[in-house]
Amino acid sequence: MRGFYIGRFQPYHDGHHHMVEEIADQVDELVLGIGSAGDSHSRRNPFTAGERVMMVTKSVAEFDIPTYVVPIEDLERNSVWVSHVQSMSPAFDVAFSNNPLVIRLFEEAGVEVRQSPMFHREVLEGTELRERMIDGGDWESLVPDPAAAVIRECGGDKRIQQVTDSDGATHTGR
Ligand SMILES: Nc1ncnc2c1ncn2[C@@H]1O[C@H](COP(=O)(O)OP(=O)(O)OP(=O)(O)O)[C@@H](O)[C@H]1O
Ligand SMILES: NC(=O)c1ccc[n+]([C@@H]2O[C@H](COP(=O)(O)O)[C@@H](O)[C@H]2O)c1
Repeated sequence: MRGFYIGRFQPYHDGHHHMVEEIADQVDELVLGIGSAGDSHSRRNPFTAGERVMMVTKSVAEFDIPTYVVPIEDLERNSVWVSHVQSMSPAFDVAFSNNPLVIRLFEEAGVEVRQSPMFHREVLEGTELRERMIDGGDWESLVPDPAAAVIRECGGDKRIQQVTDSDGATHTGR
């Protein structure tokens, strides 16, 4: 059985990693969708699809499961989004998500969806991590080591600080 799990992964953090670990127990192969693939260099979406591909690929290498990482751009039309995903991804039998819109769209398209409990959501949330990067706080302890290395390599914390200086007036950061 092949599973599919999509997120923006801005950045990929220990909550995502915990979810992947649980999914790996339920499927033989995994497709990880890099959502909003065209977005980068903003406060909400600082990292490029390629940077996120590296964060995810290097982090999941510790799990013993064949994994395909597929960037997927957003569409204007939610009603055809599942077809768009299916057109870009290896075929899958079950989707994993805790996002209500994603769950609804897959269920309407007849795809089985499995949810999992949120893992330490009080800190393991992309928004919280990005705020810590902007404020110079500790974000490194909340992401897998390989993801932290990718963020350091691309100067991610400096980038998000810099783009926040320029777009902070118009973006709330959520
Ligand atoms: N701590 C967590 N435990 C379990 N699942 C999580 C956790 N954080 C996010 N997820 C799930 O992972 C998927 C991808 O989430 P996403 O990339 O939007 O991360 P996020 O932490 O919610 O980020 P943001 O604050 O940027 O929206 C979603 O289904 C989301 O519900
Ligand atoms: N119409 C669309 O393009 C559409 C619909 C639902 C989800 N998505 C994407 O799927 C991803 C879902 O991941 P999150 O759970 O991280 O929000 C996001 O990148 C989101 O933009 C896109």
